[in-house]
Amino acid sequence: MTPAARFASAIEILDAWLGGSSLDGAYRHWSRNARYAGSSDRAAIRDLVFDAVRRRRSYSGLGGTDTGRGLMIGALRAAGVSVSDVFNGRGHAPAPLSQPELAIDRELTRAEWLDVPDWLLPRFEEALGDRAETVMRTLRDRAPIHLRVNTLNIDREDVIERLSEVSISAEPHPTVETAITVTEGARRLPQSEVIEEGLAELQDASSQAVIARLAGPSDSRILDYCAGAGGKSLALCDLFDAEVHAHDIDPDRMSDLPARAQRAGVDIGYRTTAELKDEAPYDLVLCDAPCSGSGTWRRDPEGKWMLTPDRLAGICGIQSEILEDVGANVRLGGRLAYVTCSVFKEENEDRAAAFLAAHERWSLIDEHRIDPSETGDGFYLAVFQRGPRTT
Ligand SMILES: C[S@@+](CC[C@H](N)C(=O)[O-])C[C@H]1O[C@@H](n2cnc3c(N)ncnc32)[C@H](O)[C@@H]1O
Repeated sequence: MTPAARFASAIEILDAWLGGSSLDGAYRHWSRNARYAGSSDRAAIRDLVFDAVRRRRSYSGLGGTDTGRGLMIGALRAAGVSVSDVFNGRGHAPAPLSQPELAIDRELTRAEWLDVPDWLLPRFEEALGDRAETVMRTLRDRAPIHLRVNTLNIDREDVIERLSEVSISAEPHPTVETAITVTEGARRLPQSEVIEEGLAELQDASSQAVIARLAGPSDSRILDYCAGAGGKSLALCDLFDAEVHAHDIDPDRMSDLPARAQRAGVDIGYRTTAELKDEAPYDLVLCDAPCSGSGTWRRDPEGKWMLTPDRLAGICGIQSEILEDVGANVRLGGRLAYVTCSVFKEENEDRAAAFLAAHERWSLIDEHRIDPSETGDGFYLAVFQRGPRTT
């Protein structure tokens, strides 16, 4: 495909997304019908589309309309590339610019330049203060790709060596001991088989950092209360010499976990909500709560545009309910680790404060934020200890 034809395909996918399809659904639909597209075309088109969704406001502002065409015109203008070289109507290229499109020239607002909805700008600022702008800019870019080394089975350097055999460049993460940053060739990961062999898992470095921060006291029984796909359950098995149980209100979400645990050579116990009554109490309960996902919007860029004030309030309500229920599973003196991958204060510090205000026998013993950055996603961690408050 010519570069211009790739832009035409990106426009088609973006229009399907703007028309109500999910982003992945819109891409897959196009992909199924695009037999002419080779693997490098597909990768380039996917990049154009995801980049445009991350930068939807600035691109639509520069391009004049919130349409696939407007977004792609904006993308070219933002990159300082001549739009008429690409939009020239030749072959499969998009049609040339109209007079109104040529005339677009207006000042963008701060929220448009930072690619966030207006109502979220003050939320970022309230939560992050003078770091807010850096974080919003970070969320306009592609996320780094990390692996977690299963240190029970292999050393980090050996995984990097295995990756290099299939021309994947990777390096040790600068701060997280179990993490590897894939710097080139991530699309060849399936060829390396390090994942199939249980030597490594795809997992963001900040996710790994959260689990590493919990390691320390000798916990012999751990519950991953919101286990989902189970990435954190597996990391717990790697870092703790403990019996690990996984639970999720929707057990189907854990359906791939037994195979992944087997590959990694670890044992995880799967528990339903009803079974927890007999299993509790645990030394440590991890509560990786459902959240807006704002710390991971580089990977899931449509989330940024789908969140509404009502949805955010609903998510905070669910977080409070889960915190209300989960504490009963922690032994006296044990720890409850509340985690979100959101940057917003109402999902994080406000939830922790509300929990403490309502539960006088719990103390906050650690609180930690990781901002989204080039080294990983955004996370919040609050660790509560059950027992008489000491302060
Ligand atoms: C952020 S995801 C967990 C991600 C997972 N820990 C991981 O590392 O891949 C949140 C999970 O909480 C689950 N959940 C929602 N409400 C819940 C509840 N009341 N009790 C337990 N799990 C719940 C959801 O089904 C979802 O899988």
